[in-house]
Amino acid sequence: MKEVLHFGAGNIGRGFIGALFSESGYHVTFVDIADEIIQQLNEQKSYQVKLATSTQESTAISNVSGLNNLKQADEVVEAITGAEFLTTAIGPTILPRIAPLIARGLTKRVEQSDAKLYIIACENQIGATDILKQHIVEHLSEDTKQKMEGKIYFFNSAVDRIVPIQENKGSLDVLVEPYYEWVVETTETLPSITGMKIVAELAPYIERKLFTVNTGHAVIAYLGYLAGKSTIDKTLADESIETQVRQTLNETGDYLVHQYRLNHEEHLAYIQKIIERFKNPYLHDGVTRVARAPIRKLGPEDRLVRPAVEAHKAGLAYTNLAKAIAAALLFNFEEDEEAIKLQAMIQEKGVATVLQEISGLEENGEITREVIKHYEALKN
Ligand SMILES: NC(=O)C1=CN([C@@H]2O[C@H](COP(=O)(O)OP(=O)(O)OC[C@H]3O[C@@H](n4cnc5c(N)ncnc54)[C@H](O)[C@@H]3O)[C@@H](O)[C@H]2O)C=CC1
Ligand SMILES: O=P(O)(O)OC[C@H]1O[C@](O)(CO)[C@@H](O)[C@@H]1O
Repeated sequence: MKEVLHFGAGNIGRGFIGALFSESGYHVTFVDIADEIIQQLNEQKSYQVKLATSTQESTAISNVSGLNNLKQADEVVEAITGAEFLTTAIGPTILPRIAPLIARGLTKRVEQSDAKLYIIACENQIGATDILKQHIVEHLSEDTKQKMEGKIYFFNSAVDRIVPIQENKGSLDVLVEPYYEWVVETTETLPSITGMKIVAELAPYIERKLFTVNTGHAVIAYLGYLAGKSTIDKTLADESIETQVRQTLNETGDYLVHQYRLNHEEHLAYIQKIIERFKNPYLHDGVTRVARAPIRKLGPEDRLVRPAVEAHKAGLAYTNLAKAIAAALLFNFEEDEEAIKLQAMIQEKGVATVLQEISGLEENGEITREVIKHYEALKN
């Protein structure tokens, strides 16, 4: 049986990418540091993916097992030598931590096999696989790098499926929204994987997704948090917030239409479809999950700052994006490490310096001034 090694047995790992490979006839070995999940995968060898609908249709996902990369590094290396795909869904900031082990696996693999291995990071981050590759390459000899030519491939991808934090502690089953899209950038001919869409140029896909799904979600989450709401659907029930989301997505939409020559009407229909997905009442998707890691989300290439910068450069409106950035700066959820760090930074240095440090925005630039205007208004 063909093998895929997937790093991150969490929501997207089990509920999306691992499930698609299993449905495509692969054995999926999940790699994770969460011992309980790994043990359960090895005992049960299957789990259910349930759709967030009124009837909760479910699919059994079988041919799965697990390895703990902290305790079973040698087994992970061995598994890399025999896999056809290596995928990740662990969070962009974790990629450097798994790179040394993947490098060990690749070093061994190219000595004993000419078979092709496709590596795809499935994270909410532009160029996530390129980032992973850079970290892996730091741990490779020149000889291994040469031997990888024509055998080891790295493809960027965009992943879109809302998988909330699961409310079934102790179970491997995963509740997911029915919709999904997985787009992989390559001109190679790949083995056929259910649900994997191949494109020659990913930029329009990942930017359209990141600056619509993730920007919209972030606006709801940060405004919802400030309004004391618990979930995304409950926040969107507030008409003023729904209006704010639409206005923000019109700004990112104007940039996307301008940049990628998208059809304006079709893009408006895409925005509408995304907003309907956010309203799913069966997901119970918490605002603090979607708002998580605000420093990452305020990064220069991420869902709020990049579209604002690009809109500014193109002479387009960005005031609603500036408001979303301001709301993110006010996310002071005490169970989120990055939120705590962000608040401490703001207290110590002030908003303008923080925006320069984490978002790459000029301290006295127009965008920063616009953000500060909204920040002061929201704070009061
Ligand atoms: N949940 C969602 O709806 C979506 C998430 N994404 C992206 O997918 C990625 C994963 O997100 P989720 O599945 O929601 O997160 P998650 O927290 O459910 O899963 C992450 C998994 O990675 C594991 N992990 C952490 N550090 C590790 C390490 N050093 N080695 C091995 N495993 C490690 C964790 O134990 C956890 O099981 C993120 O980049 C996220 O932005 C993308 C689209 C949708
Ligand atoms: O997973 P991240 O990057 O922390 O952000 C949460 C976002 O990602 C998703 O999990 C899926 O795209 C969305 O639910 C949300 O927009």
